[in-house]
Amino acid sequence: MWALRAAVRPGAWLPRVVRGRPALRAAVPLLPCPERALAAFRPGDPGGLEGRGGGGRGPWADGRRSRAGEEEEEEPEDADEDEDEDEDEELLRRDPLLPAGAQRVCLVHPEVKWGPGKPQLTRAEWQVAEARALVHTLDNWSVVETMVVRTRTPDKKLVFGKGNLEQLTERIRGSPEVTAVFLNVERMSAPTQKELEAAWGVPVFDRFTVVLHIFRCNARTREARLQVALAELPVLRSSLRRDVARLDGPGRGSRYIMGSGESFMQVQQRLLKEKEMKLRRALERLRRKRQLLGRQRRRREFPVVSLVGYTNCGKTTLVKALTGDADIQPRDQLFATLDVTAHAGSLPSRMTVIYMDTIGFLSQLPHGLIESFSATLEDVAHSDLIVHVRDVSHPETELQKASVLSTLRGLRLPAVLLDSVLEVHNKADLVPGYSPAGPHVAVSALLGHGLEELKARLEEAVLRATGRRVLTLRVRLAGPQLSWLHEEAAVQDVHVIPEAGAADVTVIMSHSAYELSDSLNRS
Ligand SMILES: Nc1nc2c(ncn2[C@@H]2O[C@H](COP(=O)(O)OP(=O)(O)OP(=O)(O)O)[C@@H](O)[C@H]2O)c(=O)[nH]1
Ligand SMILES: [Mg+2]
Repeated sequence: MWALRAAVRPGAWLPRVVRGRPALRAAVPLLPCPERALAAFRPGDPGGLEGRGGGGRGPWADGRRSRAGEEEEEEPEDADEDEDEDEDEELLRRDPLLPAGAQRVCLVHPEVKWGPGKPQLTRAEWQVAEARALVHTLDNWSVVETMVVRTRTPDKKLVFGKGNLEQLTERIRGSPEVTAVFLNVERMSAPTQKELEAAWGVPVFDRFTVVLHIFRCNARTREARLQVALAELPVLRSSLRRDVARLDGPGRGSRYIMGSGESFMQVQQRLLKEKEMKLRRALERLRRKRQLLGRQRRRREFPVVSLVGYTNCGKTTLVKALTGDADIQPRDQLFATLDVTAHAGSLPSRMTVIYMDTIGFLSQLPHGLIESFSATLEDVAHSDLIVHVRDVSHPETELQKASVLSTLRGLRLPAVLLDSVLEVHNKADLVPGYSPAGPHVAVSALLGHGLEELKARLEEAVLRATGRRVLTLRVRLAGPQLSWLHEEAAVQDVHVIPEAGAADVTVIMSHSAYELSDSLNRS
């Protein structure tokens, strides 16, 4: 929250024009993921899979959690799987994306004032605040300058018109404390990056690269890491084009690798294509496994409730509050959760449900990333109920809501699931006297306020969505009903009444079991 609410300094302007394009100020080493994130990748490091809300293959007992779909079966790790993992490790070896060490960033936001490029939904202030939050998510990175610069030509090679670009260049060059520029566009082409870096003398990054780096650091499971690697391919393709342009130089023509008949560019492109195929195959293998296990889970009939929402709205904190899982550790960070994880909890009737904690949404999340992670979000499509968690203390909570709803619509979820979304207004403790308009539930996941009402609403919604009923039936102890109920329904409670030779049995029953019991009673 701290970062998203950061004040936005108004755009700054410069009077003079600077000419000439000296080289980058200094060669910059590239940034590995922070130690704490890397720890999660080390094989055999139990801490790696435990912390921060999931990714773990922890025991599936109380307070249990597990990678989505992997909760029921303890599968033996066979030799094929070991081989797959070795191949995956090979695929996951890659260069850092961002410079290492502390960076003082100049945030440049192109504000599109008119024309088709103008964003429909968001305001420049919010976009800038969000970009700042992204920068602050990186260890030791800070924003030292913010410039909102108008442009009518955001799609042109140099993004800004001549005059504004010259003013920007002068401002950046005149600020020796600036070590990098974050250009707040979704994606910058290789030639644009090359020219801007030459003009400004510091490395320049776009939103895609920054988000990707955060994803890389936070991806814990094999699937999430493979998905990030797949999303990274456009970056590799761009840097390949840049490297080849540098190698070839004007008029030098393509270089052919000895005797192969392929140019350097063609060889590299082929290798990238092969890498893409391997990544897709590896993901497909994991997906098939997840689908299989998902089917097993559905057969066992635990209702599944998926929590979705804007990044940092409190999804993981709410899962922790609903399940009492002490091992979940939410963090004040964008994209802290990258894996869909499953956690068991119980509702007032003692019905067990599985809560799915999911990856947060962001407005203008780069396309490649959504695509790469859409397989993970399949779990959401297979849930019985979607809970939309909102941070009602956020100044742009309405825009966040619109952004989440539009992403959900893009996931092509079943209409019945979309129509029954339960909206939960979280962080109500930060808005004194908050009371939600409409049928929504207000909670503070952090302080545990409003959870009883939420659980009651969840139960109602789950029962409706799954056609289940909670019933208390009196059965004779001598008869076959009690064992029939144990077979056909989820028995929650048995209260024996010895003097009547009977028991009051509370059960959760599916619609079909109820119909069957009814017809048995009548016959
Ligand atoms: N004051 C207050 N803070 C909260 C509440 N719920 C969550 N937070 C804080 O908000 C921050 C983000 O919480 P998370 O649960 O990690 O949010 P998330 O939606 O899972 O975030 P991502 O996984 O990054 O998308 C943490 O610092 C939480 O302590 C709440 O009800 N009140
Ligand atoms: Mg989370």
